[in-house]
Amino acid sequence: MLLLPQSRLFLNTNSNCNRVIFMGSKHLLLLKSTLTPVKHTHTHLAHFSSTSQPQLFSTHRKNIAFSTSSPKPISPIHRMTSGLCSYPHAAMPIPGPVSGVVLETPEQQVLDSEQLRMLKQKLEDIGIDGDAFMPGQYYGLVCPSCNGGDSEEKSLSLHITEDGAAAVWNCFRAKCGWRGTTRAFADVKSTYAKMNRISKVKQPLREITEESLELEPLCNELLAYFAERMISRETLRRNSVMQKRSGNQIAIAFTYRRNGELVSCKYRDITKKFWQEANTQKIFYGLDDIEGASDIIIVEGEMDKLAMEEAGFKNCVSVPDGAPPKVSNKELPSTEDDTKYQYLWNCKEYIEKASRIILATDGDLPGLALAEELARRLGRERCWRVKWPKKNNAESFKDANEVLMYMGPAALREVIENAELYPIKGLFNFKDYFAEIDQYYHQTLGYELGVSTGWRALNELYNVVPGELTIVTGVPNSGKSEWIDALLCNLNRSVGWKFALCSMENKVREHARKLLEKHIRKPFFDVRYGESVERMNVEELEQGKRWLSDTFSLIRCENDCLPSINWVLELARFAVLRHGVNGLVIDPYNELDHQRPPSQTETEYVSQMLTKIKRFAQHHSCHVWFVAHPRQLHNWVGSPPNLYDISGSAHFINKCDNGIVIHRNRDPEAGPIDIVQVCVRKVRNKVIGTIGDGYLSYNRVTGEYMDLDQ
Ligand SMILES: Nc1ncnc2c1ncn2[C@@H]1O[C@H](COP(=O)(O)OP(=O)(O)OP(=O)(O)O)[C@@H](O)[C@H]1O
Repeated sequence: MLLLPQSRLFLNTNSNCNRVIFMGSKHLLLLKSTLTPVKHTHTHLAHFSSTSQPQLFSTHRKNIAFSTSSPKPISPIHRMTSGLCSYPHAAMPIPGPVSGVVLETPEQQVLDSEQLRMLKQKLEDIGIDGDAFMPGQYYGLVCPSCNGGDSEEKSLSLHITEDGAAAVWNCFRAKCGWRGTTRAFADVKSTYAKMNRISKVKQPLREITEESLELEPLCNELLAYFAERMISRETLRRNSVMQKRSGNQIAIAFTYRRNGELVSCKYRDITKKFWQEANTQKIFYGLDDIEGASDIIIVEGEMDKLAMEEAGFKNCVSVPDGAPPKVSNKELPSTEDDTKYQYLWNCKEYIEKASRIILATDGDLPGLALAEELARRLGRERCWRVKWPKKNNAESFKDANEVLMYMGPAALREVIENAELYPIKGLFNFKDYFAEIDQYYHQTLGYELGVSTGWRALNELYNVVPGELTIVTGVPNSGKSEWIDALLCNLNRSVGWKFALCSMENKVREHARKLLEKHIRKPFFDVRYGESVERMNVEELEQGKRWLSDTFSLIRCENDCLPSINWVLELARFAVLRHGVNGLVIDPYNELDHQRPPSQTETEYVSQMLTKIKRFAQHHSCHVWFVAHPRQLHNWVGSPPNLYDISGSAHFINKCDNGIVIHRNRDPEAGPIDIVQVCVRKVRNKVIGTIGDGYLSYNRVTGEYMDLDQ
């Protein structure tokens, strides 16, 4: 809660008063006085001065508490020649704070005025223009749909509801009959769809001067009000901030100028109610200050513009209309239809040459929405955004004036100097990844250096990193599938990884046998290949089955059609989410469904498929082993094939992270036939290995692979 220095408080002396509104902070505060006994609950407004000085609030509001919902008699509409209101004098709406409506809380007060402002904006957007509209009133207006016919009669009857939240209108000209409703925070509904977005009926722009608007220099009370908000006399003078008197009320007058000429004027009373001179051009506040500037700052309110000046930034403008509630999800309208941001287009020549535009809008949701709407129109590439400093653990300061008031000009300068590039979807900086880079450096992500295969012979050559793609090839029967199975068993044993298996050549029971033999280290059957080694017993089988269930998910196409890569990856995604698998085996490539459009070559198809697999691997931090066969090798002499020999495309070697050829000697005369050559032919990530050959011995009985010296 913001508290003011005692010197700024002026309490109402009425002894019945138990609630006092303090003014001078950005928001009014409603406090309970402990000084007087509670007799009645009345709302009183404290004034800057109790002297005969002009007051910012009308004193005759004291102790008056009209209900905003009390029914009012509907007076007949009288036609008038000059303005919007066509009421008998007694029923005329009373503008501003003397309307007889006492708001119960400052929050409600701000909410209601915002609601009415939104409602007026809605009406203005469909051509019903009236800054003076007040809740609970009826108006007779020229209909923007039919223009009142030849006689331009005021045929449109408009009613603003008592709470100021909705408007209803009806054109009584039979030829038109336009009627509709709108709420402050909902869409317009009317009989003519086109009228929901009718462009504002163009009124000629007024020429205004300080004299014609009866503007005056700021009084001492307002100077004190600004001083409290850290805005100096010099800044107020340079920005020609003035005041306007209406009866015994005074409003701040922010003068909008272009080349020094008064173009428009916006008023603000102390309750933060705003209104603007009708039929004047919408431009930025402080426009002349950004003429020729390459760096410009855009803020959300006049006070923030003045605050920026206190921090040393004159190259700043404020938007004239505040912020939208949210970012529009529609396409950008054409310049002419972009009514809410007309001020941008009216000031185009001032901003088009700026190379850096700092969007220092409020830190709340509407402020962020405004920044986004501005960035959409100005071009994100030249926009920057500010980060308002922390107020406490839970909140940040909201805008420039708050930072100036509570942290001072140096802090506000720092906010602007530390502005960041406005984010562009898909465009990043290394800075955005510093946290991840640090984790990588400190090895807290997990497996940064890869997981050992479990074979010392391969430690220097190939380690397994989550999120990578390893292509495994080799001539038929070389032991590719066996080696991968053995690797999975090792990884499960050392780091507990789980796997999804899409092994289309294996029957499930055969695959289970091979895995169990490696896991239990005993043959499944008591037959020839088991030699004299005892077969696994039933208990071992049961334990093995539990291990199989815990460790593997099976991806299998139940019908007789071939699975597509999309289908496999989708199921693998489920396995990641459901079972937390760390690896996926697709064995082999040629058992997938490779239908492709006639216009696509196999090379293009393979490239696209591998991209999908890599995306899956990276996105889910899942290692993928993909088995691919070499094309038919003519005049093969028994040496290991090349990765470029893989049938289909050179993309297999181009796109994979790791490429491995499994090879074994089948000629007893050429060497031992149980020795397996693991040819690491490609390693993209030098952290985890390098090109070279490792040799393992294959145990036919259990299907295990071992280091030669083991
Ligand atoms: N080094 C080896 N010595 C003897 N037999 C082996 C060796 N490696 C694998 N085998 C045997 O070869 C057979 C085929 O193994 P595996 O299925 O792993 O080969 P593959 O390369 O995947 O074959 P394919 O290309 O036909 O799918 C299995 O019976 C396996 O026991």
